[in-house]
Amino acid sequence: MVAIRNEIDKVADSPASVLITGPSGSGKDVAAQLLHQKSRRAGAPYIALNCAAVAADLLESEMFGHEAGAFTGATRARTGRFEAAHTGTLFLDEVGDMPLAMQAKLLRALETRVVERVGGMIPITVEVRLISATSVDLLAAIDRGLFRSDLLYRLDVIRIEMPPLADRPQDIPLLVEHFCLTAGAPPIRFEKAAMALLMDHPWAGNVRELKNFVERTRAHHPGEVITRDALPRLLRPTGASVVGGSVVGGSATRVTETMNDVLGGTLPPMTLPQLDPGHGVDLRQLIADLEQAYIRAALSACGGTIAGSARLLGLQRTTLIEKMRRLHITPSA
Ligand SMILES: Nc1ncnc2c1ncn2[C@@H]1O[C@H](COP(=O)(O)OP(=O)(O)OP(=O)(O)O)[C@@H](O)[C@H]1O
Repeated sequence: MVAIRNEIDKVADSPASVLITGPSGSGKDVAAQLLHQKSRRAGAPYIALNCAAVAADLLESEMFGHEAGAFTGATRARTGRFEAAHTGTLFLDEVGDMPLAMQAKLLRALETRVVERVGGMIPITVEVRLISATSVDLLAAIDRGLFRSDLLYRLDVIRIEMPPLADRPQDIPLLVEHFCLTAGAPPIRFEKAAMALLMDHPWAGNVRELKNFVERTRAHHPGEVITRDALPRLLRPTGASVVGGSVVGGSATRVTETMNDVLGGTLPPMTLPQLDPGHGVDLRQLIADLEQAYIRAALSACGGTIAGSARLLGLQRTTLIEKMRRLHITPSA
């Protein structure tokens, strides 16, 4: 993190676009905010937009705004994120999830520094510093025809790479100490041997998983010193993801056999963690993993066709496409 902070100090004031890469939970959002705070733009707006969280047909109006009556439901005119970020920083998270049509519009806006609201005729000049982030490999996305190479060159003028937490174990004690002391349940402390074990853990969900782990431990053991012996109960062997991993905890319930009976044996091994007072579950992650496993299985069972898979899953085609975009699933995968 020291190397990354130094890099951020060096480039904070440059007007050039920055692309932050790294796996989910590695701190891309944190790095983007730091870039803004350290820049001369710190007093100007910092506007963030998660491209994966907005439905494809609403993305244009989110980015560029719309005039009243531009489409059904647009009762009032609305400022887009580009305009809102004028003189400041616009952070586009999960930029790899942007549909191709929108990528063309973003490229034009970056080249001309002019935007037009949906349904509007008046060109609006904007001056923003663009930071984008991705957890997917954009070169691979270009190869698959899902991302424009000309846009990548525009976005990737300065690159900041956030390494997975497992590649920088020396950061773990500092992060743990930070999360032990921030607001919440009474602070805890990890004895030396326990910290050594934490430094060896794979942390598949990166800093986000470490933060959740410390918060969970504080909730269960407020004010205590955590020993190495207490960790196996608190740590999840496969990190944030249970799909494709092994059994979570000793008393997990196997569910994939039943799913495979239904879907013809296409699901990866998956288990449901046991819920007990000493061991919580990350419900949102669990549901996302389940959703992903079923979508992949349905696509595989239907030879990659969206319509067939949507039918099998009882979803609208557009809903399935939206979910696939959010979960980074391609039909061939
Ligand atoms: N260096 C750090 N110091 C303190 N907290 C951190 C640090 N890095 C990450 N975090 C915390 O970890 C969590 C995940 O970080 P962040 O949202 O920046 O990751 P991300 O790479 O943007 O994830 P995603 O790709 O899923 O959006 C956040 O709660 C953030 O506050």
